[in-house]
Amino acid sequence: MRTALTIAGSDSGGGAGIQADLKAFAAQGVYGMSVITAVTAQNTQEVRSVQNIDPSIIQDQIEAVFDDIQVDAVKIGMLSSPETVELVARKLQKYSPKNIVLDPVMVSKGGHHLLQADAISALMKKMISLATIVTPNIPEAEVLTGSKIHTEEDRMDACIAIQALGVKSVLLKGGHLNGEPNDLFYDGTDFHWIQGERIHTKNTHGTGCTLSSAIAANLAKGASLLEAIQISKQYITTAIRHSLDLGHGHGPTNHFFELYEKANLLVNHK
Ligand SMILES: Nc1ncnc2c1ncn2[C@@H]1O[C@H](COP(=O)(O)OP(=O)(O)OP(=O)(O)O)[C@@H](O)[C@H]1O
Ligand SMILES: Cc1ncc(CO)c(N)n1
Repeated sequence: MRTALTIAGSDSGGGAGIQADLKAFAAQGVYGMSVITAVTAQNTQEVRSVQNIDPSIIQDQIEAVFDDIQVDAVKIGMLSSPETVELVARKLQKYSPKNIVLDPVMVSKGGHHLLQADAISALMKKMISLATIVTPNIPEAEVLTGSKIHTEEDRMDACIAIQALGVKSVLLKGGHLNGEPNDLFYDGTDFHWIQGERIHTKNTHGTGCTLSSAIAANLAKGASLLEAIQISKQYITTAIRHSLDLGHGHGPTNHFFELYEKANLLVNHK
């Protein structure tokens, strides 16, 4: 059995963070494990409060997993504080897992900061260079590069600038731009456009978490980076198409659409 570990924050509403990651791992047929960095009181509408987990317990969680269980891929999400960024970076250097997918989570859909401003430079200096792939959305890429992104050329320039921070490859997600949600993959040499199809639904809570976890799961299963991205892009598109009308805000994606189809529970968004 292949395994994946998520190092991320908990979302009480179940749509993003650790909860989305574990569902995505399970749906991809990979055994999921978790290290919780922060607990958010969150639903489909808002993040109400956040409590960071004490670094000593984050350290214990990481060591408990790596000292005992083979980890085929790591996905990193919400890191919250500079102390947590530095600790996780130190531990990843020590255990050096083969595949590290870094989703540089910064701000929730409702505008709540999930990474403190003083943690951004630690993320750029200590964490990014350890990753196999970093998966920023457009606003995150703008923070990482210090430049606004409008055109396709801007997107290519952003990938090159982020890769120059020391990461092997970059997936710049296009969900926040108008038009089709095409993502841009830069493998350090070549660019690949990963074509998307916009689904018209408000239920997009946790799309970034789901995509990065699916990539980690497929790397754990032995796929190449490009294959893992292509499989995961199809998966997130279908998960958004069959997303769930739960709560009053941005509902969650549907990780288990195949099971739901068998049970006649599928909802279709166009
Ligand atoms: N309405 C949509 N229809 C189809 N695909 C979408 C849609 N919105 C986003 N995507 C795709 O979902 C994936 C996640 O992208 P997005 O840019 O939304 O990430 P994100 O902002 O990090 O997500 P979040 O912070 O909500 O978890 C990308 O592949 C993007 O192209
Ligand atoms: C815990 C957590 N991680 C990531 C995101 C970004 O979607 C979120 N809203 N909550």
